[in-house]
Amino acid sequence: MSKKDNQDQDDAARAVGALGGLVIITGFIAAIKDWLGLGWPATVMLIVGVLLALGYGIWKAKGLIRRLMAGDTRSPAPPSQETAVEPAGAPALDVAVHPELTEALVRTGAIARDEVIPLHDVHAQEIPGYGIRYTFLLPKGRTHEEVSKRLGPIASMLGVTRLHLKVEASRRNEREVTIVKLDEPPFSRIFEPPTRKEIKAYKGLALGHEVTGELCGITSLEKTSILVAGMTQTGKTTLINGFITCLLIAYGDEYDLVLLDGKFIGLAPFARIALRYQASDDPAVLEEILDELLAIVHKRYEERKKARLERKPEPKFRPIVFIVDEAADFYADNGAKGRKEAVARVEEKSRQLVSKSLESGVSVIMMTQRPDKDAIPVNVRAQFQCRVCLYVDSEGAAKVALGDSYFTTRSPIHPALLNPEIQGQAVLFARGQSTLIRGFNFPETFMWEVIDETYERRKNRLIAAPESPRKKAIDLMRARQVDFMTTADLAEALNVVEANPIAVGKTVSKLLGVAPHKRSGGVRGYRLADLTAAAMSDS
Ligand SMILES: Nc1ncnc2c1ncn2[C@@H]1O[C@H](COP(=O)(O)OP(=O)(O)OP(=O)(O)O)[C@@H](O)[C@H]1O
Repeated sequence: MSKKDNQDQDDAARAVGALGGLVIITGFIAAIKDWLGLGWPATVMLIVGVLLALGYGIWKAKGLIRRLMAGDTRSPAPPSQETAVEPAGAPALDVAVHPELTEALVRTGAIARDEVIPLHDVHAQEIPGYGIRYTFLLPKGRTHEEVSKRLGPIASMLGVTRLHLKVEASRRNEREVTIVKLDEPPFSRIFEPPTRKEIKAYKGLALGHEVTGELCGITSLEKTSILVAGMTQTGKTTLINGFITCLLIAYGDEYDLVLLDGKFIGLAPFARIALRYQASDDPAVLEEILDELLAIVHKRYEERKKARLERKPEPKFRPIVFIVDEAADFYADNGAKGRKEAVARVEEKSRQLVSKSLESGVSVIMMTQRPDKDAIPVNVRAQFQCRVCLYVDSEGAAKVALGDSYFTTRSPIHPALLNPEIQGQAVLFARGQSTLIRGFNFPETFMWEVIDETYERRKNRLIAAPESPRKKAIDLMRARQVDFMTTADLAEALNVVEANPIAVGKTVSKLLGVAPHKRSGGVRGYRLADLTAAAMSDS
């Protein structure tokens, strides 16, 4: 028998079956009609009505049994305007629900279709001029993670963008979530830079404003290194200048700055108060500074070890902040002779410094406008625990800046969504948490004022400092009005008499407590700036 013959027989059997069913139903209705003595239309309507009522009764009974099994003995809430708006897809439970939140969470899968956000579990608070803050409880068994990882779709349900939303988890309860919904895109209005009082009152070191205007930053620089990335002209240098200004206001003389200005101008305002300031993009200069800092780290490590062995308290070290502007240039092999080897050396030494320095009070901040894979070697950038990413135009660049696994973290913010027209906007990613901030843009006069005050304070400490070879060298250079003296001249002035020039160099360097500087032409000596910076930070 062919396939077609089989098909024809199946169709015929189905038609006969349907006819049989129709005859039985008609017979059944006719029997009821005769029994009740009604006409045909009335009998059909009566049967349909009975079936609908039965369906409703079964659905009601099911809801009651489910509530009793869940241990919910609350009496149904009084009907309110809120219950009138049923979230799409959610069953009508006898509790007043928050329609907007319930619908957004159900539709995005943060809660199930038969779950709701009861109105009595929502606290909505107006933030004048900004938007609204909802603090609410998720249904039992749900956690804030369900909301955090769906912020994009939730924003879409609430009729805004991801950047309009800020989510906070509770420290008290897994089910408690706070969502701030902004009326306008973030940073549509300009925030005034913070005052000295506000900076000092902030618990930690402020990096910028949050979307609602509060200060935001890092808890402390101790054990923190920061990678700042963003495309050109997005506001990296301004953000870090603001950060240094806050550091000087909040901690005054408690920190030393070592600045390597790869952009030749970005960090220049702070040159006068830095322990060391250099404007260069030469890997050899970075290597020299890395050697100096690694020596300090090593020395401090030995001191800590000794204290441990002798069961003495952990020694306190004066913190050093090493900031490199436009770091990528130092790791670029431009094909020049010896460059490849120099780059390989600075790469390894940078990795060592960033990974080992924190315990010894040396923090590293690197900035780059080229967040591409090879710009800052992965084994160096992987060491930064705190990341700041300004506008970048791709996911790849965002991953370089914020880490490869950034988009699997809780509530990530895609930096490509930031408005590049609003400079200084950045995603601050620290301790697994993302916060949208905008760096401070202090007026130059304010920054200069803070720098000059710091300089005066340090100078006064220097004047009051006891006589030392370094102080003598500084006085001599100032008297002669020179900014550099050779090792040989200083040896004479300090009465260093040794037969061997290498031994002379070592003794002078030890007396001055500063590494010598090599001028073009290979002449070794000491710069007034390095000596004063070292004296200011010591005294
Ligand atoms: N928070 C801010 N508020 C207002 N303007 C800002 C802010 N941050 C930066 N700008 C402005 O944006 C411009 C670029 O800033 P900046 O030089 O800091 O960017 P950058 O990322 O370091 O640039 P590049 O990498 O090209 O050197 C400057 O004109 C600066 O005044």
